[in-house]
Amino acid sequence: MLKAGKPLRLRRLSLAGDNRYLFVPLDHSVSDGPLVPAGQWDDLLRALVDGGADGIIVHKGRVRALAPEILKSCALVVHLSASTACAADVDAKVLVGDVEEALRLGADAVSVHVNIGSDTEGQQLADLGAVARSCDDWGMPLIAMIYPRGPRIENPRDPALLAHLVNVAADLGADMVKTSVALPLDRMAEVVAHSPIPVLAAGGPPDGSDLIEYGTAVMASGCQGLAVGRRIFSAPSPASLVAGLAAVVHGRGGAGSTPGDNGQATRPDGTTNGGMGMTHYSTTIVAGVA
Ligand SMILES: O=C(CO)COP(=O)(O)O
Repeated sequence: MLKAGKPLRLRRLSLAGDNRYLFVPLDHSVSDGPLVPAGQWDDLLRALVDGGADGIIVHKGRVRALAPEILKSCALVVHLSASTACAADVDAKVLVGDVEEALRLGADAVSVHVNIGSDTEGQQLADLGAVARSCDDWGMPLIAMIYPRGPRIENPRDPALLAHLVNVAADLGADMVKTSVALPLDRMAEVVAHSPIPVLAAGGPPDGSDLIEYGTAVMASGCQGLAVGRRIFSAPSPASLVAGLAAVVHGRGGAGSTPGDNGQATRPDGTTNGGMGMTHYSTTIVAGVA
């Protein structure tokens, strides 16, 4: 009976119901430091939701600070892994929560981070397997964030290596996988072709270039979504950027499809946000271990 929960929750992760996803990870507050001053979280969230993000990804404690009315049309993913930039080994992710806690918090999905090639890869794989088991017990979708990171990785953009990683995620029970993009970008199609589960591209363009053009190329490679944090929450107008990316992800536009510079965005239900202005969210995070 409970297992019916998984397809229901999976459906909620894609606002348009097209099995495509624009997630905004906000877990950097654990890994790297504050995204924005505490008093600006509501405004940031409102911008992401009004822009049309399908979901946000946060740690469990942060959920208590989120206003339910702001999150009304945006899925909640609770991230269960952590490490900080201060650690001796920043790639050593540990579990800091479990599926039952996430359920109590109202999560639509959970995510677990695994760094393949790190010194603690074995423990992280064990954690992913255990969380996958619990997710199946509770009908909770599982997103694996799996990256090639650590002393044994020569080329973290190698398509063959990334194809291996997405299979690790699928074989250990994840419902979708978020990983780095292959380079050159057109070789991401090889990674997607080898994945039995939806692939989401993690982060913005590796060379810092135009986000909308990058998103268009990533979606053209067959990825089913994007998970972009820093480039969105540190942008002058996150709502505008999210709206442009949402159009790309959900096939309503492409490069150059960004809305006007007032940030006006069309929500999945056809209403608009009325424009979010040019709110600037100051952040100190430009690179990190999220
Ligand atoms: O997937 C991500 C963090 O979980 C990506 O974050 P950034 O876009 O900030 O690199």
